[in-house]
Amino acid sequence: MNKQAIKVENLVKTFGKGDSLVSVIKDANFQINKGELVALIAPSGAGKTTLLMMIGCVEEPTSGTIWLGDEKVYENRWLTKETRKIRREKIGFIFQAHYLIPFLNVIENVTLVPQTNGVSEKEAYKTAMDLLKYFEIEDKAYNMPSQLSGGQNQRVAIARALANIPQIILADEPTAALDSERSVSVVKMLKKIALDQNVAIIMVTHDEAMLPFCDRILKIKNKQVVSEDISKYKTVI
Ligand SMILES: Nc1ncnc2c1ncn2[C@@H]1O[C@H](COP(=O)(O)OP(=O)(O)OP(=O)(O)O)[C@@H](O)[C@H]1O
Repeated sequence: MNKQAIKVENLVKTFGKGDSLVSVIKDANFQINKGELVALIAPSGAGKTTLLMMIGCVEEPTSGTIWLGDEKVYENRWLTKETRKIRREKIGFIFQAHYLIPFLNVIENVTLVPQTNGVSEKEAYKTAMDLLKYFEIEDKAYNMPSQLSGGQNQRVAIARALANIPQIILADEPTAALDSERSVSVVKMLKKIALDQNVAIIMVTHDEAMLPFCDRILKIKNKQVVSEDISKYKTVI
């Protein structure tokens, strides 16, 4: 079985034109395999979210090639009109804020997208309950997000990202709103998910304390994506 979850070749992204042209990514080349938790680091404004959103088929690149699993989805243009379908089927998103729908309870939030994708209510609820058990928040299934702590809501948001059984999870600063103990618990959870479910996870983070828990670090430097030596961070665990 092919282990490749994400492959990017000669990826370029610029915004604007002429005098207002902003070059963000010049020539990115990397691969991420199933089961890997990869940190993406760089200073503010270097292009982390832009890179994540290109992989997530949200932001259109300027040129280059992107594979998601075995499927080439972009080669100087989207290779399908249905980028939304690719996103729905292959990718789970986790953001800094949990973005749960405040007027739906926890299990309704987790089952919403699978049901939109045609999964039966019964099956969606069973998968959601299994995920809530996995994250040890099944007792909150019928509570509203406002009745949960920040860390509990982030676990619900991760359960929601997994409810579709994605091949890839794109997490944009998922621990930024959490204290250090809860952050470590979330990042350890992401590592366990990557291994248990053979999912590739890219996690944007500004927090060096999260890096030792990752398998690899990618860094945006001079508009290129380069590997950062993880061993110097491993010693601080
Ligand atoms: N729609 C847009 N139009 C023009 N420029 C944009 C647009 N979106 C992002 N940019 C620019 O692209 C660059 C990268 O932005 P991006 O949000 O990807 O950075 P980041 O590394 O995620 O930053 P941060 O850590 O602050 O969230 C910035 O210079 C930003 O101003």
